[in-house]
Amino acid sequence: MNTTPNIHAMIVAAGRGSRFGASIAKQYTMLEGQTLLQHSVTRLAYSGHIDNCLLVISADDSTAQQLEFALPISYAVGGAERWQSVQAGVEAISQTGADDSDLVLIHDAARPAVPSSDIDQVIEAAMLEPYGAILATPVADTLKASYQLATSVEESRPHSYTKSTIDRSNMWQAQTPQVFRLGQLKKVLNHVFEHQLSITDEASAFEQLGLPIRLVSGSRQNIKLTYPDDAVLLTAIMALQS
Ligand SMILES: Nc1ccn([C@@H]2O[C@H](COP(=O)(O)OP(=O)(O)OP(=O)(O)O)[C@@H](O)[C@H]2O)c(=O)n1
Ligand SMILES: C[C@](O)(CO)[C@H](O)COP(=O)(O)O
Repeated sequence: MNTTPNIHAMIVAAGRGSRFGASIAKQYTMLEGQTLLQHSVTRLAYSGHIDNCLLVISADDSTAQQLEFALPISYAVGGAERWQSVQAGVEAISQTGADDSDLVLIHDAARPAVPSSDIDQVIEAAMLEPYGAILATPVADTLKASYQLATSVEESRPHSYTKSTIDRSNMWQAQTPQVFRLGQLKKVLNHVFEHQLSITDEASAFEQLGLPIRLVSGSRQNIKLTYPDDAVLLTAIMALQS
């Protein structure tokens, strides 16, 4: 196993931010004077292992190339689903002549508060793994499975009710960066494509094939801007970190 591989960093920033509901894509929300995307690149720049970054943006993105970033940047065009954007990034990295044993780091533009020490930890863990490693945080709240009950005619939507409590002792919330061996990542993404699977992170593609991905416990400050009220928490975290 190559424990001193080249590392190819990509930030996926081709989403629309529909759950956030802003008029502009959420990765261009301003916090502490910069966009989330710029902050995410800067966090990668603080890592001792990364010296350039591929940004995967939407085909109609006219913003990214107007911005200044803390690393040398290259671009690829993303897809309709997040995994397709990752696949576009992987193809762009492969075209640079990267080796299958190199590491590919995938980070969400929507996670600008990731501590650079966490980035270094997940990279250094992946260097010791045949497939990869991801940042994650152990579930801290009680987890409930639910069911829905139709309500009276007057009420428009059914209510949800608790069905059961899920043992959280081995439950984690996945974060990014997620770091994988390039050749292995290409294989599992092809599997996703051939079987028309629906995945929300690349680690789940490895799980589908029973391939081990190491979990690296990360900071709970590494939240993803998803819903409007995440902005309050993220703003406080970024102010605390500055
Ligand atoms: N087709 C997609 C979808 C998502 N992403 C990126 O993946 C990250 C995490 O995805 P998510 O939080 O779901 O972002 P959106 O897809 O933009 O949000 P929503 O699902 O609310 O539309 C984001 O940085 C987003 O830009 C991407 O590059 N390509
Ligand atoms: C990759 C990820 O951030 C790990 O939690 C998450 O799966 C992204 O999911 P989303 O639905 O695309 O936000």
